[in-house]
Amino acid sequence: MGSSLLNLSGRRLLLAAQGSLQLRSCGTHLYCRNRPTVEVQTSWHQARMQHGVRSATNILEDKKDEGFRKVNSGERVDIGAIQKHPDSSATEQQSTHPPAFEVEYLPDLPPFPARPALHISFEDIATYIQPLISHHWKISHVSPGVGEHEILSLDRRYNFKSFNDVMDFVQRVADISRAEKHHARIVVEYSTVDICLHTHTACYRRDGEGKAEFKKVPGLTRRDIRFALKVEELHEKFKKLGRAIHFVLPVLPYVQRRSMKSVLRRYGPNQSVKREDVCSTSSSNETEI
Ligand SMILES: C[C@H](O)[C@H](O)[C@H]1CNC2=NC(N)=NC(=O)C2=N1
Repeated sequence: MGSSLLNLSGRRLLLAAQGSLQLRSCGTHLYCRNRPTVEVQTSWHQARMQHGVRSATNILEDKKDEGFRKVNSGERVDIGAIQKHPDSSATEQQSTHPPAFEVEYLPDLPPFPARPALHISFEDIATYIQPLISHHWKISHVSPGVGEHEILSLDRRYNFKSFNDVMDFVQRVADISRAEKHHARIVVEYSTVDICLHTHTACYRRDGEGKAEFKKVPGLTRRDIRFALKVEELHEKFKKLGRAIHFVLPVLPYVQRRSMKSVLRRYGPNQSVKREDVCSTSSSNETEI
């Protein structure tokens, strides 16, 4: 990834396009209003198990990269919008981790994409992916591939009070699948659910000799974004009912930064798809749950 992707103008574009970005600082941690963060200090081993991160070395290597660092350090964020968390002193003393950040509001659902669904654009990263990453979604690799053939996924782990809560949640995720005609990889354990999203039938549009040609390459599309946003909404309902547990792992900032780095490398300006190619809508089969 060229550093130009994350230079000032690139970062400004990301943040500006994301109108709703509002960060609040609690010293080394940022939290969002109306959404208090419960910090659970786990071991590196536990954190790696929970996030599926391969090695601590990989995470630490990411310190060298940009990703969210500019945002976290406040260089690109309106300082006036950042306030100290009242309990920050205790947290600051304990934590040696750089700050995570949470965007307060998630964007509205994008329109239902026409088929074939096209890969996300650079603007989609600012509008949807970055807020989702700030809400604990991460970017993983289905396949390392090369260039266009690198297959990314959008993943999140949810924690619940009991197995019954997990199964009720999964049932509602299945309802989302029916409504969206889109299917996530769902991994269930006793009190956790992993949701992993990518579009098997994602396409690139190429305008060759007067007519559009579509090249099928699995990857991230607005179908995945819609699905993730709907699952977030569902999770909010479970949280309000006291059925879900909100964990924030100490490694979250590294995971966020690495996710941003991965998605920018794959879908940054050099890879971008024209806006009109990703905005086509279909009025059919759009069912809200
Ligand atoms: C015809 C049907 O809608 C398609 O096969 C859908 C079904 N669910 C899907 N789910 C996912 N994750 N990716 C797809 O490409 C996909 N395609």
